[in-house]
Amino acid sequence: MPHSAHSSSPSPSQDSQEEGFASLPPFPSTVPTAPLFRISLAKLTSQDEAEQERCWQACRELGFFYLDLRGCTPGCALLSDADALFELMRVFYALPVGEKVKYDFKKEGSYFGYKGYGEGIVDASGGRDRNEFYNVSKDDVLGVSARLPAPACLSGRKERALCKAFIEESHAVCSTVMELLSTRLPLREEARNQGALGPLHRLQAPSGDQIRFVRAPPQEKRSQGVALGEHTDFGSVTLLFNRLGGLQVRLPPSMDPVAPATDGMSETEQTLCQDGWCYVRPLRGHAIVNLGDALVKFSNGRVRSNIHRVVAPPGRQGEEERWSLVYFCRPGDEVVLRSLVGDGDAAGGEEGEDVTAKEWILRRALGRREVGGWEKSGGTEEGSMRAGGMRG
Ligand SMILES: O=C(O)CCC(=O)C(=O)O
Ligand SMILES: [Fe+2]
Repeated sequence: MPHSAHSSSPSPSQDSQEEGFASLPPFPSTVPTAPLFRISLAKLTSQDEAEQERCWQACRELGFFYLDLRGCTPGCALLSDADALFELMRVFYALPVGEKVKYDFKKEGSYFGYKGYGEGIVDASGGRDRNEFYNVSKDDVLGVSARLPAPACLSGRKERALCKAFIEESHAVCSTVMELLSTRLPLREEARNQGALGPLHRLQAPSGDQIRFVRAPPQEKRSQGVALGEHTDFGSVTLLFNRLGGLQVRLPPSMDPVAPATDGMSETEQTLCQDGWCYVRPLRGHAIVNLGDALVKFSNGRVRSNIHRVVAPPGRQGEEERWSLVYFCRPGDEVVLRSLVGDGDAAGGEEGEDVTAKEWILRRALGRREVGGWEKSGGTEEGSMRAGGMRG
């Protein structure tokens, strides 16, 4: 059954509780969008079997879905802390660049802290990104590692408590998804006896888990393009909070986008929607969840880590500054990225390569910040398009 037949494709008239964010122009009805399943966290945590099945299907077929966080206490707490972090991120980004660059730790070999505008490489020809990042380390906030230098606006007790709550709530949601995957994957007995995916992602174990604040200023109309280059995420589960469009996924050939309700796509948007690319419509009350390369490795290609990128938001949204908030859940630093299922180690990684999560993340994250680093920082992008995540 095609993916889109299952998902109630979000359209503007469907639910005023879900469409649009205060004071921002609406997401336009003129562009093709991704047919993402909407999965309810409340149903998942109450072990609703039909919901679990849909979530498993979404993980295999596209590796992207909406997670409705409404209707349960942990989900509502996460939504409210995400809102508070949007406010905090504004305070941080208002700092002068000279202050923000003090927290760029690339030279120390760390991917936490600040990445300035244009400091990342978005394609093989060395094109520059069009956004700023700030990465907050889970280990720093939870006291698992030493504290990194941070600006005063992020260092107060209240702000750190907010980050801590957001990390714990996000990690719990990611764990719910991984518990489901643990029950569905044909794991080797040894892996199952050791507790499956959960113990590889312990909150208290040193890891590359992080919060990311993203800011992308409006782009020049004439040169609107890619703000964050196409990539797969290199961790296990990513939670994304988007208010403006701009996130795009590249659908596998077997999947069709939801067609626009009305005409009027700009030329730039048409160009940005070639080759299977389409937009992800942000929905209020929902996070966008996607799976990363580590889960492709653990599952030997049975779930999908799909290519995505960020371009200028469509329609009138392109005139606004784009903010987004991300939580990356990653395996513990010492975890070796290899298949946990019964059929060897063939897909989703270079054969014979025993790499730990920490080595893999450093290679990928810092590679994207060097000229000429694009190819060597590659993940499972090729594989994810090729295998289609459909290996049974
Ligand atoms: O900003 C977004 O919507 C997506 C960001 C993203 O894909 C990433 O930071 O890995
Ligand atoms: Fe990403």
